Amino acid sequence: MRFTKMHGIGNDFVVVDWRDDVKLPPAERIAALADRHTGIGFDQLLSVEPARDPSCDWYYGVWNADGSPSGQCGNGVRCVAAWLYREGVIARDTDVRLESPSGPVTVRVLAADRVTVDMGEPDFTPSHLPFDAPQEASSYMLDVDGTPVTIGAVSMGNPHAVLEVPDLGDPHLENLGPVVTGHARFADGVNTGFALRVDRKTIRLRVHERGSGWTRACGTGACAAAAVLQRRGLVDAVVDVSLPGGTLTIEWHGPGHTLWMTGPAAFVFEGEI
Ligand SMILES: N[C@H](CCC[C@H](N)C(=O)O)C(=O)O
Repeated sequence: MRFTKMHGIGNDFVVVDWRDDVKLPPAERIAALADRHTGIGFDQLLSVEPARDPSCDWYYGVWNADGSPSGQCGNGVRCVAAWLYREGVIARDTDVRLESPSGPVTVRVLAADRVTVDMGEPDFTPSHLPFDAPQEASSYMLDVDGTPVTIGAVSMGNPHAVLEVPDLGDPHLENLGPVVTGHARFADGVNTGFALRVDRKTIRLRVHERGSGWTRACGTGACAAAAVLQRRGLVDAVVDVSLPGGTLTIEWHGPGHTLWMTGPAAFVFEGEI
């Protein structure tokens, strides 16, 4: 199987070309390929496939390092767009509709290594994550081993919990991340973001990802953190989200508007396995 190793600010991917023939391996095979010692190593596997939705040009599939599927991948879709541009099948500065497992997004290649994406509208409806909550709210109390923690909850096509913290270096987060990710109120699990609001234009973020663990960056996590804090009126419509691997710019003008995410996409190497 030929593949392209890529990353979006340190969130790393293997991109496979299944335009002619979709060859989805079993989950355990994906997990074996994700292993950073005995496999290729990646946070997510991304496939490029023919679109199922006739309004879209291409489809991309998303699988985590444990082999589980995901509905969306923000850093990943920028890499898929850059991959398609390098293949010569999409043009720069042109809106292209790509189909993700959770529905269409629109990408625009700004440069060979920089892409902006309309990620759709953040969805705060708890049942759409799914998240067990009686009604939609700007924050929820989650019981974590007897300790109440405050979260925001939003879907970007995949589920996100966002916790505001005063210190991203707090050692307690190492345990809190996986506990929230596996919390029973998120029936399908959740991606857990820890956000530190620097000012109205800047958020620092770390994400413990469902199915992949702590990553250097999470594109949908950046979208989720910006959306939760904007909904609370705590940050501006345009914010820079600084993650361990780099920075993304998120633009969202509130309910009724879609959210745009802009950032880099990098090629690392080509390979065959
Ligand atoms: N790293 C991806 C998110 C993967 C989400 C996956 N962990 C899930 O199960 O939803 C991103 O840049 O958005």
